[in-house]
Amino acid sequence: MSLSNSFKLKRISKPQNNLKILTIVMDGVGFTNPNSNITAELSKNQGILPSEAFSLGNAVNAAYTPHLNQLISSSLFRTIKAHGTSVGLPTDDDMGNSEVGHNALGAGRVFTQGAKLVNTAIESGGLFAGNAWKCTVAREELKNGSKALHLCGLFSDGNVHSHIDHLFALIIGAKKEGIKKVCLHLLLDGRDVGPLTATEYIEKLNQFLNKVNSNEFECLVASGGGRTFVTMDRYESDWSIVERGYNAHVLGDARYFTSLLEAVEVLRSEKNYYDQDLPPFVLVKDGVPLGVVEDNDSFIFFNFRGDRAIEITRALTEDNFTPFQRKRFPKVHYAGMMQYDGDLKLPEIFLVQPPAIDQTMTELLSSAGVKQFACSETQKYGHVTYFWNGNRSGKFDPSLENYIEITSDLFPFQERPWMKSAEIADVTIKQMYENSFEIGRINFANGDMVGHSGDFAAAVLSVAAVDLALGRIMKAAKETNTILIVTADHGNADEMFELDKKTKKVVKDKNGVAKVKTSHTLSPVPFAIFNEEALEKNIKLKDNFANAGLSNIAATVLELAGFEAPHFYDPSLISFSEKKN
Ligand SMILES: O=C(O)[C@H](O)COP(=O)(O)O
Ligand SMILES: [Mn+2]
Ligand SMILES: [Mn+2]
Repeated sequence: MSLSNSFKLKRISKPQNNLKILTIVMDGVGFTNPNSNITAELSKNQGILPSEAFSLGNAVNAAYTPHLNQLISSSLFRTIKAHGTSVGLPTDDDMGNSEVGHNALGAGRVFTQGAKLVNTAIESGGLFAGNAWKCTVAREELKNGSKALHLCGLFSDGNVHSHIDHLFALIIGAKKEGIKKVCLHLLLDGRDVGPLTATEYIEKLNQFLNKVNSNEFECLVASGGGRTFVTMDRYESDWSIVERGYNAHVLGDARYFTSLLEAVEVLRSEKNYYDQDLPPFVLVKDGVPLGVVEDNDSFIFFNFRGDRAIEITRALTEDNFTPFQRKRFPKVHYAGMMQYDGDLKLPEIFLVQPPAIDQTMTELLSSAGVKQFACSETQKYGHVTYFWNGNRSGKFDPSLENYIEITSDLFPFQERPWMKSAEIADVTIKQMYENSFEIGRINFANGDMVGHSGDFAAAVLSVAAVDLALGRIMKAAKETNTILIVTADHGNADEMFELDKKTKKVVKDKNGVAKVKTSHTLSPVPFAIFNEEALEKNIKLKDNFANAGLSNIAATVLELAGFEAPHFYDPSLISFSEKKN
């Protein structure tokens, strides 16, 4: 990708010998107020899994984490905000997520994010006035009923990848346009919302469809499946996920049902699955699929977030496509809710302009000739590259940016909660000893990926595995002149059960069983600086900075490395003073 060259980083102190700054993102490891009752109760139980700790559901506090505890007890520890408006989401009721978190970390300031941009485009009517809408929806073949419009995406109000209100707005817009047939291909969530909530959204949808459907306009559900098993793969972890979705949505090739509710209820009961894991299905009438995709149909993928939208977009638009065999490849008029990759221009046609994230830390460092390092396992690899660099998959200067991906397991992560934490630590420590970078960032996926499974015991192990890796990197930091910034992009493992908003007690069902939570949390995240002794100056955390968030980290990294932080970045979290001899 090209450098915009509009701003030049300035070094204000000469580079210290082999000084390195490494940011460690413990994905999904939120940190609740140590003075809250929950944590106080749990702290009595550190290192064990008594029923009380279990019943409170905080896998971060219940895990044995001596290294994280060491950081927490330092004067260079605080918590920072990672959710809601502090990361560009519509309201403070929106939990944080990897996209907005890593965007803020990499860009040093907050951009209004997809969720809000789509809301605005719908409210202003801009979405329905643009060229993308015209060439995808306002088409004669759709108006005369010879072709159909397909809407595919994540079916919930999680507001991480999509929102059901956006889907409803598109359907109403299509009806107003005078088109005749809309087919829905719905990916059940249970990951950004409660694990068994699909039926609530189905009820909402049915009420909505009862109102909008008429003799002139038909909107129906054609296919679907659980989002982790169907369509929404990311970073090319497992193309078979996308293939299953393609076969169901496009070809009508998956198990048949006669209604969405029947599909969900039967599939749930057969495997005891949460919604996110349900197999693909196709809805039929008299044994015939209701909405296969044909040449010249229109197809909108209505997720605004890109990571899990890119592969299905490629499958539906790429002529020379090799990841799996498409038995039939209809030529459709395709649009994304947004453009998902600014470097690849994917897709070419999109309904809402994505946030214009520019002058990221990587770009500024590359134009200043600084060597950088990024590493994670497949599941989060794009987080420290694509999201970090403002939703761009390329590099600014390949000779300066060393990106290493460790291939993730394909097992359910709750069965391997250590994931690739040891391998990420191995690679990172090697780079530290080789002084191969000046500024680096890595991501440990465990707290998040295992947190999403809803398995408390596995989540406790996942956080302990991250702590083990952290301890090894802390030791290497001491020996390699590396300063660590340890943080997280949002919470997840810190609340494995649903908590009552007022009492903060675990919500239980009528049998006294705690209600599992698979989604992210609203918790703040840890922020710690380790090995500040490597610096020639003293540092301390700024006082009176209650509202600090993830976007304040980039300026902190740059200042630690001896640069003047750009005036347009959010301020750093630290102040410097001379060392006394
Ligand atoms: O895509 C996912 O796995 C979840 O919707 C959000 O998790 P992430 O923001 O941590 O990737
Ligand atoms: Mn994350
Ligand atoms: Mn997550």
